[in-house]
Amino acid sequence: MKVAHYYFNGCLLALALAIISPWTIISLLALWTAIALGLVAFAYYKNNGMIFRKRQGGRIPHLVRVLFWPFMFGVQIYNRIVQVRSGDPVIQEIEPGLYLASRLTPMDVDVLNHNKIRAIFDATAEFDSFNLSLLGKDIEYLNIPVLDHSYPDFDSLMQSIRWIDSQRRNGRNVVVHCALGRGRSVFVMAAYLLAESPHKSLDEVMAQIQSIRLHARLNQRQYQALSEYVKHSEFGFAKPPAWIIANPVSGGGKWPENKAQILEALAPYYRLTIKETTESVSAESLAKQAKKKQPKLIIAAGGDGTLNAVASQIVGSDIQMGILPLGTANSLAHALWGVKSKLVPIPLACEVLTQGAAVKIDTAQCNERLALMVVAVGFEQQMIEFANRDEKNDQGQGAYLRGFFNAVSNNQALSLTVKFDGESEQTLQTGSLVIANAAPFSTLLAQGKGQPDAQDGQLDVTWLPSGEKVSDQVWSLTELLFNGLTQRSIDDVVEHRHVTTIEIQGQQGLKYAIDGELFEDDGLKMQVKPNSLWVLVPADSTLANTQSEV
Ligand SMILES: Nc1ncnc2c1ncn2[C@@H]1O[C@H](COP(=O)(O)OP(=O)(O)OP(=O)(O)O)[C@@H](O)[C@H]1O
Repeated sequence: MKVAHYYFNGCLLALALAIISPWTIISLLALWTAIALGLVAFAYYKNNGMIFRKRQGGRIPHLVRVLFWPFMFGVQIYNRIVQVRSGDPVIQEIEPGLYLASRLTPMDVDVLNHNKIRAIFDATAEFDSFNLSLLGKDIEYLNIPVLDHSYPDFDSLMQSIRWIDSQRRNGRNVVVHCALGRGRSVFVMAAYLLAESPHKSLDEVMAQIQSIRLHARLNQRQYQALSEYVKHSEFGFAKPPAWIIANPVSGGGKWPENKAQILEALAPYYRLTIKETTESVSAESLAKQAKKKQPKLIIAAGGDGTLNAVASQIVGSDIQMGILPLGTANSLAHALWGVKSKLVPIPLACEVLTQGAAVKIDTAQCNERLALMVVAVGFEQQMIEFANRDEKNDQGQGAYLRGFFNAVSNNQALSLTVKFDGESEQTLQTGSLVIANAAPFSTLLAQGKGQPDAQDGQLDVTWLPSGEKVSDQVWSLTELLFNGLTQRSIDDVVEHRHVTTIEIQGQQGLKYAIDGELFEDDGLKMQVKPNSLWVLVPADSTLANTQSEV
């Protein structure tokens, strides 16, 4: 509005001059100027850059150019003086393949070609573009006419940043320019960088731009407008759809407690569909529903039981599984992401979901059910049986710890008929047998050869030969602790095998646990499914060597 006043005052002055001048030629020139400035004042008042009728090819019609000549002449002189005094180069690279520039002329063709710039975004309303054919045929151009000191409306801005994004996705280097490369183009550039990295603040992207283009800045109105635009739910590039399937009772109610924080972190990146399990609506059925919509990502929010249920529906597909570790133990996140998942589970999960890497891991099939981590017979199963929902709500992970000590002190021996791969059957007397695809070091009973590798195409079978005394078991557990912590094996009491299939029969049926959920059958048959599930892991994780970006 301030600018509209300046131009309006200029219009009045020119009009006064036209009236009082004794020379006709001066009067006519002043009247011409007054009309041009009056129209420009009106354009600023309406914030409408279309007044110059700039066409999509970047040319302004001849008649319009004649009408506005006094204004355009004045602006060109002003810009020339400012540019020479500032010493800013015409074109500067803000990030690889993305440039900010002042008005481009035929003199810049060499620099454009040298930098392989094949897409030009023009934010000016008042200038013609130079003859683009000088750059050859393969050149893309978009003009969003914005008045100097002003900013585009929200829809035009979205069109601008999506155009820039699609040019870059098609491998084109892009230059964004206005008259001086200081205001309007900076506005569009900052919006683009914010859409590209939604975790950054406006001040951060401005600092990034200003570290290269010293005189780049947004005036107060531009700054406020962009700050508001960024909060708009439609701001950004087309977001991929993602589902969250959340168990509201996992971990004693961590989902309802942290839901707002999680959604705030994820909403800038995904179009989220959120479903919560109930006693009668399982995570499996919700994941089945989600799978039909073919989202890029399904996020399982809950304990390992919920993760398993979601994975069971998408295993073998291209859908990626995201993990929000909101359960009591959260062993899968611990196994795949490391101990940091225990310290800051929710911030880390949000980081992985937005900036992590997708990797394929092995899974296993156990009696037609999916096993992501561990199938356990003996101590581990008894521990899980002890740690029921009420115990977990009361004591959190303490419930598992108490269950574990109960199981070890009971020291109940099992007689199991076991068949490893295609070998003949053998009978094992054991207090604990664990078949692990993946497990953190804290799943002690799975550490026969250190931490199992979720990408090796094999299952780690670890069992403790039954001892008469509890102290025998304590010795075995110490050995496992050593293996888990050092990633070595002292091969003393504990037995270990790498297999791809295993069959087990109990004497009177078999109680077992899959990923923390209890089952009972006559026996079990388990087979590894190599590389069968996409999961998101931290971008710097060792699992992410063969990564594809989120
Ligand atoms: N709304 C609900 N009310 C009660 N139980 C539910 C509900 N939704 C899911 N469940 C049950 O929760 C169990 C899965 O819990 P999950 O493993 O996700 O969490 P957890 O037990 O707290 O964590 P952990 O496995 O780490 O101990 C399933 O047995 C499922 O039937």
